Amino acid sequence: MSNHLPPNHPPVPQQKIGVLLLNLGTPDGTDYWSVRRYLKEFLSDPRVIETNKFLWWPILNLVILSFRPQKSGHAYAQIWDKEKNESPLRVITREQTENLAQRLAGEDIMVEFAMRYGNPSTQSVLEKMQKAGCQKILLVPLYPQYSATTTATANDKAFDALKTMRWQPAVRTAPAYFDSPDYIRALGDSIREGVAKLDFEPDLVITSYHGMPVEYLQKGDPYHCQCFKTTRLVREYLGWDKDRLMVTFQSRFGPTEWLQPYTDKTLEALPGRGVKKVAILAPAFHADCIETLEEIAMGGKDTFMEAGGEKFAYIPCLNASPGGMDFLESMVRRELGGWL
Ligand SMILES: C=CC1=C(C)c2cc3[nH]c(cc4nc(cc5[nH]c(cc1n2)c(C)c5CCC(=O)O)C(CCC(=O)O)=C4C)c(C)c3C=C
Ligand SMILES: [Fe+2]
Ligand SMILES: [Fe+2]
Repeated sequence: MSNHLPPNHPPVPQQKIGVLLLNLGTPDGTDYWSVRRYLKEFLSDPRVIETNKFLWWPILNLVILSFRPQKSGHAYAQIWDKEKNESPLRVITREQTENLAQRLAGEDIMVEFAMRYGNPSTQSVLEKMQKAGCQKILLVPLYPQYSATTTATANDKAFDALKTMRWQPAVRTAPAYFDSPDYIRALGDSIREGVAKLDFEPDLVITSYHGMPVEYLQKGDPYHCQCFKTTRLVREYLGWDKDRLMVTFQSRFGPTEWLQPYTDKTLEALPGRGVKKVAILAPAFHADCIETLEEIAMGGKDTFMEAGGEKFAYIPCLNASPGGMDFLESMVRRELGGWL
């Protein structure tokens, strides 16, 4: 194309396909201002907090942002990757991106990641990809179960960026993969291997999903049903009895009712019912983060042991494990069908 360009013609990059992995986001540091900046952006998103904005503004700015950044900053400090000086969520999302890029090398595909809140921002990465010649981009929200609070807002943010572009790439969005057989296989294998590595036989394995207000389910968010379906399919894949795998919901925020049963209340009650050895995993997360490493692996363990539990183990998310990456590669190749 370039040998026909008239003088002063802007450069035209070589055409490529782009794959953009989208995750939630995380603070840049554990200090008050870094966490505050992140929480402010996150909790100002009307897809996440549906409370009337005039009521929510003083609650967020005068109450939550005065206290929560310090509390959350302390929690982030306990799980921070000190070597890379970065939050685990970003370290792992980058590893997934680099691993996927290697797997797709030779196909002229640019693989990047971006965050809905914080850095690298969705706008900046999409601009970089567009300038590099990506005229077809697959958006991959890294949430197995669809929710308006995660998947939809990640896509919204990407569409906001596209609105600002003169030469807008064609985009596709990858669907949620809660019931995809290759995802169920990767998750089931990670549970089987995670349990086999333990020095005890768990009485119960808990699949603890991130919670959300019950009101969002009542308004039509399919997340609740998709969580239950993931657990049912994985139990069928493993060939386990119904009472060996349980669903709970974690990370409750604010005073309203959230999806139940709550993970913390369940962990508190189980030893009293004779369930003293548990393994737990968090299938709503494709990468480990504060909600899994601090809230469940640390806080959940304390809750369970203090209530009389004897053995507790946390099984990590798929992260950049070979099984997790095999799934991600096959899903991306499938969603790129017709473009490659
Ligand atoms: C306030 C309401 C929240 C809803 C609804 C919600 C849904 C939701 N979130 C995830 C995944 C993640 N959440 C993470 C952190 C996090 N979540 C909330 C609140 C809601 N989430 C807060 C306030 C925070 C910040 C941490 C804190 O202060 O406690 C993260 C981890 C980010 C990290 O930096 O490690 C993820 C991932 C899902 C899947 C979900 C949907 C149902
Ligand atoms: Fe969350
Ligand atoms: Fe449901």
